[in-house]
Amino acid sequence: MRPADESTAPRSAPAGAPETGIAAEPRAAQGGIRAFAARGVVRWAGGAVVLSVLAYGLAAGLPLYWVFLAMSAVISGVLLQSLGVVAGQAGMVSLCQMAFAAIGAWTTSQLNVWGVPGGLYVWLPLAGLAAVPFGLLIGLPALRLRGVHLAIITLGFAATIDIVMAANSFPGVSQGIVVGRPAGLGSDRQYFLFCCGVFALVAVALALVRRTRLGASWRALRESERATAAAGTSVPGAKLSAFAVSAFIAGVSGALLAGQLAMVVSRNFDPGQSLVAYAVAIMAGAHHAEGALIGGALGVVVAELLRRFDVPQQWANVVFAVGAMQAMTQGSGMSDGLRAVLHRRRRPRTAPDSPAAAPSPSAAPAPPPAETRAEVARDAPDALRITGVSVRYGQVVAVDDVTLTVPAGEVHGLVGPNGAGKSSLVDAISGFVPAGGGTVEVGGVDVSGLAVHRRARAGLRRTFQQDRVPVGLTVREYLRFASRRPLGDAELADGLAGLVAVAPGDPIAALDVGTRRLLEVAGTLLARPAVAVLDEPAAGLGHSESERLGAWLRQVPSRYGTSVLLIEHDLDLVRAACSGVTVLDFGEVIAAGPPAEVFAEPRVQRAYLGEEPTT
Ligand SMILES: Nc1ncnc2c1ncn2[C@@H]1O[C@H](COP(=O)(O)OP(=O)(O)OP(=O)(O)O)[C@@H](O)[C@H]1O
Repeated sequence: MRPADESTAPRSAPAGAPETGIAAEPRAAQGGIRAFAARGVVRWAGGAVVLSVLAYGLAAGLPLYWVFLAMSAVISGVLLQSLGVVAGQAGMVSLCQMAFAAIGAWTTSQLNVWGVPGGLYVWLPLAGLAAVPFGLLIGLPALRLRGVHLAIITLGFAATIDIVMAANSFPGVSQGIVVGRPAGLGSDRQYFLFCCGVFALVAVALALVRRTRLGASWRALRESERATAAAGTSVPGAKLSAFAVSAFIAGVSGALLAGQLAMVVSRNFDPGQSLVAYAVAIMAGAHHAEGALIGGALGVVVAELLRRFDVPQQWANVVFAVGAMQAMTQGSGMSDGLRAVLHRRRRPRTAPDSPAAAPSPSAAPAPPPAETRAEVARDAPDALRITGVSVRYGQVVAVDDVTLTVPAGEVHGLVGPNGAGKSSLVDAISGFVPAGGGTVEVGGVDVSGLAVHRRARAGLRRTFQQDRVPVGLTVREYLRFASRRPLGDAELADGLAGLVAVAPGDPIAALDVGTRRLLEVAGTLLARPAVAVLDEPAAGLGHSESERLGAWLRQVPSRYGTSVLLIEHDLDLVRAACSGVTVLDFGEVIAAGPPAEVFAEPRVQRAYLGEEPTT
């Protein structure tokens, strides 16, 4: 869940800051992060008390029939939380959650028949664990497949499990052995409270995971696999972990169902229900706990209403399908809408969480003296050395035997007309397209054979021309994710200062594209890589903002210890920021050296500027 201390309310740029978000003036940090965290704990505690009272009230006050229905809603809520992970957070299609639940229920029935001690308290986690290998199995095709192809695979798995379960009845069913509940959970009222406790436990665990790098990687995955890998995260690892966690939770929900019904049969886990659950999860926004609960409640209430009015139950599926389509069109489920409304009401018009500001001189890491930097640059191996790299797309030679060096401590420009091969070269060195020969060295270490995320971890980070910043994160979550380390408040503020005027609690979804691109630069540099390849960071900026960015980029090597390869069309920015520049044309290097000399070369003027030299 989104931490309660974070704002989701869009905020207009603060006075004095340009609209694109590049920070014009340093602003005093107000140190509101701790206060927000404290408020978050209070909200959590308050929410827990209110929900506990509500659950006890329902258990004590509702007629037994409604307690049974409420129990079904909560168990469905647990299942929907499993979908909230794999579909809601990680953005993958899974139409086999009921199959995972069936495996959990089957395991529970078997443990019951065997009389394994500990009862449901022990069987529940074991049921979840039993579903995990199947989750990983289904995660494997997800490494290559997406969208409709993944939907078919997961639905096929659900059908297979259904056939297997139907052919082999659940353990104990033929002998009439019912799943026993431990002492204290015998009545439905007690079992309802137990289900509420399990739901809450899952919700809290997921909320905690959400604050970790793993949780951020799921949400980054949803936005862009390329950007996730470029931030040093293993995409297969993120996908498999999402499926494994999701299968565990679904398995637990199956175990709860076995405890509720006492005897389960394959009909309880019909593959069609997986489809309905997916639609409900999307409609309700099951990536938030309250969304999962709303979805579970809706499933029960709609079915009950249809039953009372003698309407066929299938109409419920139509309602959920329409709701899911609506949520997909809007890009948000009911829980997102609810949260947006609550945050709008709670948040004062003048936000207390100030945009991250320039650090006070004492907070900023002091740049090393100029002489020391010069020595570092002389003695250290080159930050980036590209030797003889080529890229071909069929017959098209996009990059032809390019050799380029970014010395340590330098901001180096890479320019060239459209189609010159700049992006192809960046894709090749960062590992996104196979390089046809050549080597890429980072800080003297050959990274040519490494996967994208390993190159990133080895110190080669990049940004993208297209907006690929995950909109499901806040600024703070994103910067921590991108930097791959737990940033302190001061460092977080320092990373934003002078570059982008946003507050750590701002949701990225509320930022404009230009601001997101600068945020991506901030996140990349906060990782303090050996070299950062920045792909047109000034796109969309006005002239004065671009000038400020140039001055800011010039300080990057001393401030972060990071050298920069800057790909830009804005030659003024290149002149302002770079001490060296390489020009590409038709995939070949046609000039390299100090910007003033390179831009004066007739060949560059002809090729890049489309002009004949004037002298
Ligand atoms: N996936 C692809 N398949 C085939 N050809 C491609 C592909 N991607 C790029 N090209 C071609 O490779 C050449 C280099 O393209 P690239 O995008 O690397 O140039 P660029 O310098 O980055 O251009 P721009 O400044 O417009 O981004 C172009 O001729 C382009 O048409």
